[in-house]
Amino acid sequence: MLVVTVLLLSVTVVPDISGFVALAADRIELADQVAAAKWGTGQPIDDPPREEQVLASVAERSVRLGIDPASATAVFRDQIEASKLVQRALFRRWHADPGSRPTHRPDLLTEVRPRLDRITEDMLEALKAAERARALPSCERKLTWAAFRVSARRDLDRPHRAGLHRALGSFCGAQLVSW
Ligand SMILES: C=C(O[C@@H]1C=C(C(=O)O)C=C[C@H]1O)C(=O)O
Repeated sequence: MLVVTVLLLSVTVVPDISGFVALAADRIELADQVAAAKWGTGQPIDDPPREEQVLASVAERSVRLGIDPASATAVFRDQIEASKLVQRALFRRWHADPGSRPTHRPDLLTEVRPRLDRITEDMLEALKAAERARALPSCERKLTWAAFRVSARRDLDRPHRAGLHRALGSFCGAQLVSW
């Protein structure tokens, strides 16, 4: 019975929603590299000018893609807050446990942010593909299930699950049920 239920739920996950969730998880996992790039440099986790740049580019690309810029901007504000949530959690962990600190410092400007920018482009395409699914009453249920599946498949730990949860907050235009 459980197997049948799981199979039925899997086929009802709209690929557009799970595609977006997978990209949100990629962005959440990339927060580790962002944090490693900043750790020990004195560079703060919050970078408001960069955030404005990301959001301005999202608004501009949304118009070109024909999706609502206000809604896309809200979704990306979530991505930014989620990334900072994970970075702060990692900094706390690294302060408390020196053995867990990163051994390599990637370059934020030339390595990490270009990867974030590529994910942003893919996420906007995924948002466009998910436009109809986002407006349906089933959106939250499917989103919750997709998030649960990607968290399990990637074995995300608590801070990353919390980050993913934060990242999906306004995807359906309503509060996401906790999982
Ligand atoms: C990811 C970064 O950290 C924060 C989060 C940002 C984001 O998610 O796009 C942008 C700027 C920072 O406030 C970064 O500095 O690039």
